[in-house]
Amino acid sequence: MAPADFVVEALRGEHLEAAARFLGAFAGPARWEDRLRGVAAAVARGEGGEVCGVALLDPEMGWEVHCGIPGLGSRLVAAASASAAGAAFAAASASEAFWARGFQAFPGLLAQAPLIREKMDLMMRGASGATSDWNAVNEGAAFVSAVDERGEVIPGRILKVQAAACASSAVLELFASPQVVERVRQLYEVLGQEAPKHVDVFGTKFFPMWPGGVSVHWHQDGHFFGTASPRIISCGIYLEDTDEENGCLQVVPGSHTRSFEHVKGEGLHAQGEWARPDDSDEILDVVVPAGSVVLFNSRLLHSARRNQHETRTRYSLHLGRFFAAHII
Ligand SMILES: O=C(O)CCC(=O)C(=O)O
Ligand SMILES: [Fe+2]
Repeated sequence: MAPADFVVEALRGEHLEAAARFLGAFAGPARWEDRLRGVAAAVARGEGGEVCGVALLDPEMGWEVHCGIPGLGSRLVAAASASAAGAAFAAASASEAFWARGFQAFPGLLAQAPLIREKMDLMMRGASGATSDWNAVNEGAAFVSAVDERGEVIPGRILKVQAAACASSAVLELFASPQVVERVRQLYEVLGQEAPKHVDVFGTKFFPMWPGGVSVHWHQDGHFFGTASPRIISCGIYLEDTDEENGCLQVVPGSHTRSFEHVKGEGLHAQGEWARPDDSDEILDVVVPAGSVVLFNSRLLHSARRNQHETRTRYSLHLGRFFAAHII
């Protein structure tokens, strides 16, 4: 059968379940169940109406095309992406999912991550001293010392750089890059309010997370920002591949609708105040490749695993908050 014999059509939300059933034959149904809300899709049917190919654009995962017929894959991709309804559906439903579950990962969004990682090394080499004040603010960048299990300062070991944008211009450039800002704008837009021309950024941090090191324990960023606003977006940029071994981010989906008590930490987390998920809470590892951006509601309960790897680091940058001033 020549490719011309196939009918390619963009799919709307109500047809996605059928697409998922079809995909189940290729990729396993479980994988698709929780991804359906955010996808734009196109399907190809043969003369008898049978499905012979599917292309899905998942805003979080990128494209997935299943089609064994030469030439049809690109037609499927074109149909899904050209469909204004499909594209808008994908963007809007991903944004809705963000406000419902409290976070969204954009894997590998920033190709410049390796270069920024080098710049962070330069920044660390330029450090003129470290402070043990975990909250150091208002004096430009502050290099904060890491502590050991007894809560004592480890000489020469940096836990984090506060106000990292003051130590390296690369930091703000990255947070203000069109790829990041556009996604933040989309998230605000779906709330039904006019999105501002720009979003404001506040507070920047860098964590080198050396082998054996930590960054943060369980918390809601709002606790440290001194606000309970449910509309502030926090941002993490992972400059290296992150996984369970080298200290990936962990989140409790949906927890941004709840309040958690924060109490003074102990041991490796002696500095700062931290919370605890409930025993019944689902804890999700956010495993992402280098250059990934994770946007999350500043009320979402999150943490980072300890870096258990013997040699790998886990460099990451964090933005205290994005906020669209007139909708807060
Ligand atoms: O290190 C991480 O992955 C998370 C950092 C964080 O939550 C923060 O800086 O507030
Ligand atoms: Fe945080």
